[in-house]
Amino acid sequence: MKILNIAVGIIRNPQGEIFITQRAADAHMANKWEFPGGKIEAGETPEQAMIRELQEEVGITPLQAELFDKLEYQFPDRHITLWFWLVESWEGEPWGKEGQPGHWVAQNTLDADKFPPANEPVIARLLAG
Ligand SMILES: Nc1nc2c([nH]c(=O)n2[C@@H]2O[C@H](COP(=O)(O)OP(=O)(O)OP(=O)(O)O)[C@@H](O)[C@H]2O)c(=O)[nH]1
Ligand SMILES: [Mg+2]
Repeated sequence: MKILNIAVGIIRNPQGEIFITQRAADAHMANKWEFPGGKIEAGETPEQAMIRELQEEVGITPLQAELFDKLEYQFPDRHITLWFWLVESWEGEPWGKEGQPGHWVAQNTLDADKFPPANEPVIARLLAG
């Protein structure tokens, strides 16, 4: 059983849109849309990992972030702990820096079916306001 600790960023602009990216066809949760992020490495805090991952994956540097939610999820082959950071202030403009598709989507039109199942409670909270 793999145990993973993951930090992701919910990047929200002043228009109430969120920047999401699409996972690769050969990755876990292939083709699902996601909040950019990844594994917390040894010696990193969850916030530091989120900042590094957003620099690597979407080319922005968060300037401020607040913890939005922390969830545990059991997949058949892995247990993951997900830290979701709300990022509303950053340097740069997000784009799919690793070649992955990425776009802005209005917060109130997020579709939980397009995300990994672990994200369901967070998508529900974002839809609720
Ligand atoms: N980034 C991200 N991962 C998520 C989300 N929801 C979710 O269940 N996951 C899962 O959390 C894990 C994140 O791993 P990742 O593939 O992004 O990790 P990483 O960027 O460090 O990549 P790597 O595999 O190249 O080391 C995957 O198992 C993925 O399916 C989400 O919203 N964003
Ligand atoms: Mg990743």
